[in-house]
Amino acid sequence: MTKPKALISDKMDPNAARIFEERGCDVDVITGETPEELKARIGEYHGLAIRSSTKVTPEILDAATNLKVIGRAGIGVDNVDIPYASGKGVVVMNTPFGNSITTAEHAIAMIMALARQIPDANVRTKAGEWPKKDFMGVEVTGKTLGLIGAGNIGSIVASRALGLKMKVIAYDPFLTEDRAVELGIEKVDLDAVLSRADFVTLHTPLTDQTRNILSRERLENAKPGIRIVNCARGGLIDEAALADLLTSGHVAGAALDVFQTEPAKESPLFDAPNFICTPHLGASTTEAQVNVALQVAEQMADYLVNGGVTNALNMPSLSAEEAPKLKPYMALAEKLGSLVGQLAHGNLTKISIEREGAASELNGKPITGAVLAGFMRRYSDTVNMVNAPYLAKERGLDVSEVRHDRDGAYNTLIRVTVETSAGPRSVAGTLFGSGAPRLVEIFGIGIEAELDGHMLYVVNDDKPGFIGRIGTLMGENGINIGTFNLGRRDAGGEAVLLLSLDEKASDDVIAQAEKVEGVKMVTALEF
Ligand SMILES: NC(=O)c1ccc[n+]([C@@H]2O[C@H](COP(=O)([O-])OP(=O)(O)OC[C@H]3O[C@@H](n4cnc5c(N)ncnc54)[C@H](O)[C@@H]3O)[C@@H](O)[C@H]2O)c1
Ligand SMILES: O=C(O)CC[C@@H](O)C(=O)O
Repeated sequence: MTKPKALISDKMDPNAARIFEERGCDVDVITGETPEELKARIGEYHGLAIRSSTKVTPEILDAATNLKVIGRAGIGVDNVDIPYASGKGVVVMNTPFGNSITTAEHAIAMIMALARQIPDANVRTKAGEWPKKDFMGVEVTGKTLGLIGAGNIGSIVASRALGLKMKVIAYDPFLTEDRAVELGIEKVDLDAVLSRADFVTLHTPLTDQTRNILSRERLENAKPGIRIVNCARGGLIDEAALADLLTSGHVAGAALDVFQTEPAKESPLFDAPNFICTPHLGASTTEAQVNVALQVAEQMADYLVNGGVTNALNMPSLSAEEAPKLKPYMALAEKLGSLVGQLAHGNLTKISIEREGAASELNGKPITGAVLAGFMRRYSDTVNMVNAPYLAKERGLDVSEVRHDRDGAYNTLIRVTVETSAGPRSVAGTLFGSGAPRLVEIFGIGIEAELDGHMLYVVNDDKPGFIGRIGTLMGENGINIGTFNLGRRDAGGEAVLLLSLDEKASDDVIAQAEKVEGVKMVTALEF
């Protein structure tokens, strides 16, 4: 088997390349390329490891014909077009915790730098001014810190600020009262943060809800003398308004690590008083960079080599331990999804995936992803487990998952049902001891068959002589039958036949089969 190949396209700790190699991947480290250069090269790679410089645009993704995974050594993935990557079936991962402490510490450093105006005092002291009278600071002890966003980084900032004897209040719509109590902070609304806090720090991602969250209006209505720190994302604050309010003195100080446009080479803020900034250094410590480099390479190699999925933003997680256990189930699930997709006709708007016995104990998300991948193949050749749920949603398919505790006839069972205009149609399968997937039921009829290669599905009347007639027809057309699987609803009633063929049956052979006495329907299947 050829080794998966990864490209590290942004400056990253060398441990990342080492881990890729140790875990069985080839790796190239090529940083600083233009988008055109990256576009020309990306087709060779299965994995792309990035920080914030590489912009993974639709153009890059269209050229990335072999790409399976993008790994962000860090948290923010605003430089990756995730919906487009999902549509292309590419997993996008980040490393959500590796640089959190470091970034929280940077926010605390910014608070202290603002409180005592350290950067300006440093510059002017070095210039020989000794400007002692110009730098009257404030204590942070007893002051109120208002967090906007209390996730990983916000919570760490809260714990450090409590250690500095600040009172901490937070606005985060997803923060529960219990978690707030656990953190020792007070959950409040955004207006309360802005009217009560002496210092405000931002720790949210940039989304449609958070963009410009500190708008001109909110800044103008904030407590006079407020100091603001942003080590999260540019775009959260109206920078022109902030510059005006620093100049008027309404905002007493602001410290930004991130800007709306980066690299920020010019900004109205650069000339504003009491403004300090750093060039997106929040994650820049040796410790954090080693953490995120190791973690991203481990996660990506795990996916490329073992199929394990950790910290993916567009796919459910699947541990390296679970991956081998789930592999045969996913093969079964994909075949059942594919079978039902090939057999059920019309506008299918509902699919349900039931798991019974041993299958009910497993992580259901990857199984559902695999069913959908098989099922959605009726609409797209490029569908896989990553993009199938997105395609399904796009098409308005209602997907339900059911886990049964009951014991059934099989040790383990997956059943897939679609709602058709003629009512529900379901197929079910199990795993044999060796892990081999087997169909055990098709549209209410018990049958045992391997779903593999070229197959023919025939619905017929259960009458003597039928099997011989079909066998003769295949023989006359020079088609070798691999397996012959039969099932019937009741003796003499409706029966089904699943043939595996050594070659694909042509339209002509299918037309001949449809004319065989007793045949009600014939469909060619491919697995
Ligand atoms: N400066 C840097 O170098 C650097 C380094 C690491 C992370 N970051 C950035 O810091 C930010 C926070 O990272 P994190 O790891 O704490 O993320 P997180 O996902 O753990 O926390 C984000 C928090 O924001 C909250 N949130 C979402 N929408 C909100 C809204 N409308 N109003 C208020 N709160 C809202 C969420 O509920 C969540 O608790 C991210 O934008 C990340 O990209 C920057
Ligand atoms: O890689 C960096 O230096 C910045 C990372 C940071 O913005 C993040 O979101 O993790």
